[in-house]
Amino acid sequence: MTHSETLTGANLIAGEARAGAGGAFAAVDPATGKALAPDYHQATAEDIEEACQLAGAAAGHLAAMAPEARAELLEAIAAGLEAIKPALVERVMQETALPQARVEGELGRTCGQLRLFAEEVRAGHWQGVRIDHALRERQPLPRPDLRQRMVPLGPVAVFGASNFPLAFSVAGGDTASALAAGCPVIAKAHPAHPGTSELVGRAIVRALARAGLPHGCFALLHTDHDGAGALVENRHIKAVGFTGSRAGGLAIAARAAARPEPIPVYAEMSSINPVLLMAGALRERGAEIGTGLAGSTTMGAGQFCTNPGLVFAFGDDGYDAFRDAAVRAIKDAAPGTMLTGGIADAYASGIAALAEHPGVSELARGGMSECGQPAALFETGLDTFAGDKALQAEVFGAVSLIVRCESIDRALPVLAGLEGQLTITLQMEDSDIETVRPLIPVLEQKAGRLLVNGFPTGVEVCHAMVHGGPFPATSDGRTTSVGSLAINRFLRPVCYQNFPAELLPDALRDDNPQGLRRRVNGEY
Ligand SMILES: NC(=O)C1=CN([C@@H]2O[C@H](COP(=O)(O)OP(=O)(O)OC[C@H]3O[C@@H](n4cnc5c(N)ncnc54)[C@H](O)[C@@H]3O)[C@@H](O)[C@H]2O)C=CC1
Ligand SMILES: O=C(O)CCC(=O)C(=O)O
Repeated sequence: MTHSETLTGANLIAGEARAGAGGAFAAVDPATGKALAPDYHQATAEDIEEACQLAGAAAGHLAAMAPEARAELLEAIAAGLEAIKPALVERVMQETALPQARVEGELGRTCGQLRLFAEEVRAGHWQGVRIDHALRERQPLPRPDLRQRMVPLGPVAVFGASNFPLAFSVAGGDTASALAAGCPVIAKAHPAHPGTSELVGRAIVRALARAGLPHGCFALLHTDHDGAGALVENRHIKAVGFTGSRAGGLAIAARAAARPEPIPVYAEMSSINPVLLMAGALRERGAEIGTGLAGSTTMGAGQFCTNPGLVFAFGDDGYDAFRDAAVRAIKDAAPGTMLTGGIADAYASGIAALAEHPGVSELARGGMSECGQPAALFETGLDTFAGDKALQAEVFGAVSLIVRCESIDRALPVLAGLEGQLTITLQMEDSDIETVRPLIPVLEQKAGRLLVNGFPTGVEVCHAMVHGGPFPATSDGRTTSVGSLAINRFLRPVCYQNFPAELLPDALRDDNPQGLRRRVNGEY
């Protein structure tokens, strides 16, 4: 690492490194089990309060910034991350055991995401302008002049995810969309990658300083659960973005809901991403689907919330070819070094529970090593699956459970009883279209993204993406954490009634200086 990228182990508050007087901890290299220097010191209650107060004070400044300046800030953060690429990629690999190509790809995605939000801020559609001109002669009552636009919620607490140390962490999608909306961000670093978090956090601090923005626009905190709870409960925090476990997300949502002033929590938590193998697809492409499924299941040691953990197979014709191909690929899969010891232990107990389940058969297990977990494939029948809710629990890692189904009619109530999901995938041929048609209204109620003839891993960052879904996939299925629509999570509408022209925000002025597409008297 070059001198400027030497890690300090500090929190970032008020634009500077603050050593932190709380408990010490260190990152662990998952590939060796050895601690990585330096030690990190958790923020104290006073540190958290100071970061939140500064964020509260900076909120007005960020909200009032011209869209162009906010867009340039997002672009400067992306450029700042690219400028430290070698040191950043090296540290991510040490802290996560993720391979170089994946880390570099994730860095590209992170920077692309920041730039997408910069374009979004410039385009201005997020302001959602609606104008209803006054109808002064209307009978029996006149209508006043009414103008609506979206404004930022205020400071957002962002919890970085362990499985995406860049794209879902300190400068990830939640931070990009919150800053794009005009909200200061306090990032709670994931304890598995504090060094990565520090490097990224410092790049954000530098970009803010160059733009002459208040230090309170961003802070990075290392905290334990109590500190994280105090952050969520702080009166200056107005929303939370989270990616992680169901237990963690629910704990944070409960603390946010119990505040004197409850706030929204956008928590992405657990999903097993069902894949439906329709009869025509099994018959035509059984072996190909088996290999493809195993590739998606084992990618990145299965550490994706979009991992296909559950498969419903309809039809016998082609099933053996599907199963044999999947079994071969799973047996050949190299052991996966998981992100943390805790995640590896949770995976090991998850597959042990499946292996011991009396109604479940183990079809295949992949290679194992001292620090690498095996991929695994299991099979069960519809009645067993329907009779045991535990079989719907997310096992985070490279495992899939296949449920054999005799008929759509029998499976339909089981599909209707599934928990909410990020994705549901259909493997189908033209011959399956009429069978699939009545399923669509059921599947729409269950997931944020429905796919045909692909696999759910790999989320495109674009305008039409939905990375969300009904509980427990997320705590709020009305929105997405990936793609430009994510900005809406951190905005709320304000209506300006009978405002003098001199006081109207630019977006609402009659001369439309930002050139926005606006809904005026109901028409675009
Ligand atoms: N579905 C998904 O996208 C993901 C699921 N997971 C699941 O989570 C398990 C643990 O992985 P982690 O990434 O460590 O997730 P986690 O939910 O334990 O931690 C995520 C973040 O929330 C904080 N946190 C957790 N519980 C909290 C509480 N009660 N109060 C305040 N803060 C709290 C942690 O310190 C961390 O910063 C995995 O084994 C896996 O099952 C993990 C990553 C992604
Ligand atoms: O972006 C992806 O490919 C998967 C996202 C994911 O795994 C997550 O949100 O934790």
